[in-house]
Parts: sequence; structure tokens; C-alpha cells
Amino acid sequence: MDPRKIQLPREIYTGPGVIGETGKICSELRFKGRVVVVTGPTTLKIGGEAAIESLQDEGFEVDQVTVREASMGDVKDVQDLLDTASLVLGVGGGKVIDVAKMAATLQGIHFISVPTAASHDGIASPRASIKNGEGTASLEASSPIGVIADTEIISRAPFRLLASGCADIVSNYTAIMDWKLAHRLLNERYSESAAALSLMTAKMIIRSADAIKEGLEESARLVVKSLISSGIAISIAGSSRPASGSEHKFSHALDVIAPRPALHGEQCGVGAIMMMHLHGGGWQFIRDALSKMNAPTNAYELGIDPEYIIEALTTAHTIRRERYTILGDRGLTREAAENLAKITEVI
Ligand SMILES: NC(=O)c1ccc[n+]([C@@H]2O[C@H](COP(=O)([O-])OP(=O)(O)OC[C@H]3O[C@@H](n4cnc5c(N)ncnc54)[C@H](O)[C@@H]3O)[C@@H](O)[C@H]2O)c1
Ligand SMILES: O=P(O)(O)OC[C@@H](O)CO
Ligand SMILES: [Zn+2]
Repeated sequence: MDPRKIQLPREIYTGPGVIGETGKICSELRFKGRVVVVTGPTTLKIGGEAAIESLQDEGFEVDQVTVREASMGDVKDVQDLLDTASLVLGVGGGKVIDVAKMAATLQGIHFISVPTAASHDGIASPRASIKNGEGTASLEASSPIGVIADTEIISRAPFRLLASGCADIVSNYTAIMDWKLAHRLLNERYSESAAALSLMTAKMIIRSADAIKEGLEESARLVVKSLISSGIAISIAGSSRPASGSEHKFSHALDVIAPRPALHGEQCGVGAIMMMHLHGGGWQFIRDALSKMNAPTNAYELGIDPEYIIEALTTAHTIRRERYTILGDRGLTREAAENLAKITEVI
């Protein structure tokens, strides 16, 4: 990505009921004709139908497609439908948004992000995490031209998804520490402003932990804005560095190894506890913050066998090798991984 360029969403709507204005918003953004709405199996009913109805009321011709995973195959399936489309909308969780975002990028048309859960910070980011043969690749994509975050829908999502989004933001702490380390050791390009925004977002969500309650529209709005802010830090940096370091390597490793991975943000939060200890920082601070948000803090709460935690710790350094972190080039030995997970009470 060109370090001189910062690509951001043009319009961001956050509030109860905004999904009912999807058609009007797309018209005001000067789109017309045929659009494609990408949803997940469950999010078609949760938000897709309302968005489609609003688009049709505004005179758009709408096609809908359902995706189940965030693989290159899913991206291609969506892209094959985009020939005469002027716009793609992704209505769902992180995987749906990433597939819609990547398909629009490859097709060279605009994308609007319509999150139905506040579970990840890909809502407004210019990245797409797409599964390839070995695992998950963080691909450069175009930022959404618009975000339509209906906080009424998001507040009704399972609270676990909201807590996962909070954990994804808390994990910015160790991502920034890894980025600083790589800047000092390897003179990697570092953006003070992106780092400051990312860290401020994490500090803010921790300070607001008591206000993040199940079923509250205000809580959904607070977390959505933080996730968008984290995605904007990624835009400013031109990479996911402000929000993805060794804790994300651990999560991506778990996605490959664990038979039943937990949610992305949940895994990154537990990864941040352990990586904070590796950085010599206060892991209890991270653990207590996650606990306050009812996000998982250990293997048991992730529903993942300790053996997979240890194995993911010993292989995490092999994920995206070019991104230097506290794991170094050789990663953790098995003994060191076991010690780390025990000291931080993850296993
Ligand atoms: N591109 C980026 O910058 C970025 C950033 C963070 C995460 N990600 C990616 O996002 C994915 C994680 O996203 P996720 O945690 O949302 O997982 P996900 O996309 O698998 O969604 C989790 C589940 O929540 C359900 N869901 C969504 N909204 C709902 C609602 N309102 N009510 C009930 N169920 C609802 C979905 O149907 C799905 O079953 C990972 O693939 C991760 O790599 C990408
Ligand atoms: O680049 P990756 O590691 O997919 O990270 C993006 C996002 O998960 C940061 O919260
Ligand atoms: Zn993340």
C-alpha cells in the first residue's frame, strides 16, 4: 500500500434503525442500478432482508448471495456475480464483510460495510483476512466507501460477539508493543498517529468496560465506534500493524490447529494476556480488563484444549514471518510455551 495514501470510509452511519435507510444512503452516495448484497446464512434474516427491501424501495435492482466461510473460493463466487454491479454490500459478521470487501476490491467497485455484530475491527478497515491453503492471509483491500452500523440489530446479537469485539480492541496493546519493537530492531516504518489512535481506542474501551452491557444499544454504539476507530488506525498505518501483532499470530495459528476455534477477538484477547507477559508488561491488567468485559481469559473459557494452546504458541512465529514480533524468528520452545501459558493462568 502506498505509504503516502490514507484511504477512509466516506460516510459512517451508526445508530438504531439505520439499516432501513440503506437505499437512501446508497442513492446519496450516487450509486444506482444493480447492487449485490452478501450475507451469511443467519444474517440474511437478521439484517439482509431489511437492507434489500430498502434498496428495492429506492429503485435498485438487487441480487443476494450467501457465503459461509472467508476463503478465496467464496470471494471468487461473489466476484463472478459482480459484472454489471455498481456496488457490493456485506451484511453480517467479519467473514461476510471480508468476502464482500475483497470481491469488490478485485472487481474494482465500491463496497459498503453493514455489520450485524460488533465482533471485530474489520468493519471499516482496508484489510481482508482471507483463508488460503496454509491459514489466513491478511490481504490489502479497499476501505468501505460507507459503513451502515445498525446498533439496534448489533445490540440484539449474542453478547459473546460484543465481548469478542472488545477483546479484539484490547489486543491492540500488544500489537503496538510488537510494532514498536520491530521499528527499534528493524527500523520498520512506524506511524505515531496510527499507534496513538489504536492505543487510545484500547484504553477507552477498557475505561468503559463497566458500561458495556448485554442488550444495551448504547453499549453496541460505543463498541462499534471503537471498532471503526481501530479500523481507521489500520487505514492510517496502511497495514494491520496497529491492531495485529504476536497475539494475532497466536489466534491465526489456533484457527489452523484447533478443531473448534473460538471467535477471532476472543482468541486475540487471550493471546494478548500471554504476549504482554513476554513483553515484560502487566499481563494481569489485560486479563482483568477482559474479565470485566466477560471475554474469555483462559483455554477453558475459550473451549480449547490446553494442548492446542501450547502448539499454537510454538507455531505462531511461522504465521506472516515478515511481521517481526516479540516471538522473534525462532518462536517459543515447547517448554517456554507451557511455562508462559501456566504463568498467565491460561492453562
Ligand atoms: N479485515 C479485517 O480488518 C478484520 C479484522 C478483524 C477480524 N477479521 C476477520 O473477521 C472474522 C471474525 O469475525 P466474527 O468474529 O464476526 O466471526 P464470523 O464472521 O464467523 O461471525 C460470527 C458468527 O456471528 C453470527 N452473527 C453475526 N451477526 C449476528 C447477529 N446480529 N445475531 C446473531 N448472530 C450473528 C454470524 O452468523 C457467525 O455465525 C475472522 O475471519 C477475522 O480474521 C478481519
Ligand atoms: O491482519 P490481521 O492479522 O488479519 O489482523 C486484522 C485484524 O484482525 C486486526 O484486529
Ligand atoms: Zn483482530
